[in-house]
Amino acid sequence: MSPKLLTDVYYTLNDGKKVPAFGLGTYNEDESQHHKITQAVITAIEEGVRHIDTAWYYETEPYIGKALKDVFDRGIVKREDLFITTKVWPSMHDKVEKSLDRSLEQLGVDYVDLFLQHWPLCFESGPDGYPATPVDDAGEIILAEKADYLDTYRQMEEIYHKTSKIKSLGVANFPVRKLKQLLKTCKVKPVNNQIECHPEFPQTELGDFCAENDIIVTAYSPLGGGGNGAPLIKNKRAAALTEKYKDYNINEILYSYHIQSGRIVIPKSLNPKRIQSVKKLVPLTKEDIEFLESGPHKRYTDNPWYGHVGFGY
Ligand SMILES: NC(=O)C1=CN([C@@H]2O[C@H](COP(=O)(O)OP(=O)(O)OC[C@H]3O[C@@H](n4cnc5c(N)ncnc54)[C@H](OP(=O)(O)O)[C@@H]3O)[C@@H](O)[C@H]2O)C=CC1
Ligand SMILES: O=C1O[C@H](CO)[C@@H](O)[C@@H]1O
Repeated sequence: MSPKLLTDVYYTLNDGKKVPAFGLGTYNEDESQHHKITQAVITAIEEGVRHIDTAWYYETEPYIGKALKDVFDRGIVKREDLFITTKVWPSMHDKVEKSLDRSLEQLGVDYVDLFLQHWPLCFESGPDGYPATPVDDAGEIILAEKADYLDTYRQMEEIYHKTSKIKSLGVANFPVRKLKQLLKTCKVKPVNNQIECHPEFPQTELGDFCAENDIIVTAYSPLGGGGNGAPLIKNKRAAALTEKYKDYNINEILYSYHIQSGRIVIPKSLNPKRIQSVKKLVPLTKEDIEFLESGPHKRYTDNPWYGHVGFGY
């Protein structure tokens, strides 16, 4: 029997919609590489990936839009076969529909499957949301002091109710305390919380809270982040499991770790050969997962606004 593929797995969200467990991330801080995203998305879709993750902030949506036009024109997939996620950035906290409309226009689609609040924060920026990360002379992020991050979600709910531009609503980078506040006030329960997660930062407490509340976790930066040199690729425990599971590569081990734990995972790759080589779902056991998580833990991604989120609650 041929092995199960990463792309075979789908979950049901708390609003009844289906989501593919394996997606392609598209954040790349090096703008000169953005043109490669078109081919990466085309290759991923040709290989059976049906979930694409992007954001207003990434500036990669036009390149994804080109790829979508190509695969639709060639009849590889139809719009309804894909699950597309985008996000509203804190500098667009009071212009949520404008943010979504730019995303839709650049992607060349009428709706997104999942619209996420990117951070539980509001930044003070210009009318078009730029600078996206406003900082003062000391390099400190400038928050919109009078704004409330819960209002951003309220605007998302309004668009969800009044238009057909969004299928499901969710959040990203929400710690337990912020989720609790949101769950008290929201009318539409988030289906998803997208967070940094990998064996060196398993986020067990936050994951348990999400599970208790029927909120699926998406693991971002599953290799610790491209900008950090994908440190998980050197993880000794994951390497040891490639000895046990000889027909599988380390990427497959590290992505199956999430899917076998009930999470969505959205690794980024701009390399078509790599995309083609990462296919199989590894039949990891509970013991393998505990083994992977048994090393020292650390968060890899860091941003000037992290201190304002209240991680750790
Ligand atoms: N909601 C949020 O705040 C955030 C969301 N995200 C989302 O998650 C996605 C994934 O996270 P991201 O931070 O991009 O990084 P990942 O942890 O997915 O790492 C991606 C990098 O790993 C490299 N890589 C993959 N396999 C190997 C290998 N075998 N050997 C060496 N290098 C390898 C890739 O290179 P190559 O291109 O050559 O394959 C790429 O540069 C993002 O693109 C974005 O969509 C990310 C951060 C924050
Ligand atoms: O999605 C995102 O990607 C970058 C890199 O970590 C981060 O700033 C943002 O939340």
